[in-house]
Amino acid sequence: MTEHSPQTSTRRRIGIVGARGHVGSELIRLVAAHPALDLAFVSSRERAGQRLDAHEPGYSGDLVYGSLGPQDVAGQGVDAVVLALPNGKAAPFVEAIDGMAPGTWVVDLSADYRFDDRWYYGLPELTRDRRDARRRISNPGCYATAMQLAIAPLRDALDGPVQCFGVSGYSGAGTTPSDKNDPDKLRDNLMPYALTGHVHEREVSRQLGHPVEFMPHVAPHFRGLTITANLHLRDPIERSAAVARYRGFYADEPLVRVAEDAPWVSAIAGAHHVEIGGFAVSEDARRLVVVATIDNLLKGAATQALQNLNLAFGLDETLGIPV
Ligand SMILES: NC(=O)C1=CN([C@@H]2O[C@H](COP(=O)(O)OP(=O)(O)OC[C@H]3O[C@@H](n4cnc5c(N)ncnc54)[C@H](OP(=O)(O)O)[C@@H]3O)[C@@H](O)[C@H]2O)C=CC1
Ligand SMILES: CC(=O)N[C@@H](CCC(=O)OP(=O)(O)O)C(=O)O
Repeated sequence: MTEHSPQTSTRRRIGIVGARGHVGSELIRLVAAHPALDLAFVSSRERAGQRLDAHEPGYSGDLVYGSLGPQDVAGQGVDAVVLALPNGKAAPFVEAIDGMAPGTWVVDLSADYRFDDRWYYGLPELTRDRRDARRRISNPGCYATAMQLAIAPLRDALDGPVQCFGVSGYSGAGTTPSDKNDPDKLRDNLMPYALTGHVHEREVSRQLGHPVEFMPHVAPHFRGLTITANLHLRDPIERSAAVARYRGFYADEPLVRVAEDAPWVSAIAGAHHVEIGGFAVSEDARRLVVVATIDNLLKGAATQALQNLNLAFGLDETLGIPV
């Protein structure tokens, strides 16, 4: 892509709220290196007044973090606002933007609008065909992205609920101190939590229109998560047919890779794609186990937000994403 190509000739201005957080930080790096996007503002209460380049080596401009409230954010005149705030904090920002700048695109990283049909649910590989005039984009959860991509190719062949065992690095728990991001409590440990009713269980079940039972855990590593999905099938399937089905389903998807072997979570940190593999078949061939790994901060959050921004602006979906 050259500097003067039609795609990049109109530069778009992006503001990020929650810019100190794990996801905000990843998105800053991606936007800073993007050929058609400019960072217009970054907001963090804790870092207000500090230069962005002091915290983000990938950024070389003069931006300084601000502490912007909802009205300030809505008044910035940007093309898109990305909300990278903890769950439950988006509404005042969305209300201010709806009132003052309704034409501004909003990408919300939290779970706050994932069950709201006024918002487009942006998991491009599965939902890009459902895009329409809505300028409100709800970015899927990290585990929820991996689970949906691991199940979707066999969605129509399922018999009964799917069980998913998940293990995440502790960056998934954000920066607000809790047991789930406490290195002492996590040392040599695997911490189960929300073993029924996790928001991503509801999110995936709703999106796939099929019950999914999800059992999450958090582990001592920083980033990357793995899902082991147990799929009960109506009809027997051969391993080679299962692999072929997944390969066909994702043949044109640069951010989904299908492999024969079960992927390891240690290999996905820093990568922008989801890796799906394993394909173990039971003796009666009516149970298939697949494993999916994803970097929770990238394809599980920031990379997916960038796919959604690219689509919103009519750019190539993977522009600015190293694939
Ligand atoms: N971590 C992950 O793997 C994933 C996270 N997500 C979602 O993305 C969002 C961000 O996650 P993550 O980066 O991990 O979170 P962090 O806890 O790392 O960062 C949250 C950011 O929001 C700011 N913030 C917190 N409360 C408020 C508030 N009331 N008003 C304004 N700013 C506030 C924080 O503080 P300050 O203002 O001081 O900078 C910080 O900048 C969450 O909704 C999370 O669920 C989605 C997928 C994966
Ligand atoms: C390890 C850990 O705690 N992970 C987070 C998931 C992060 C994420 O995707 O969260 P949202 O759905 O809130 O956006 C959790 O289970 O809540």
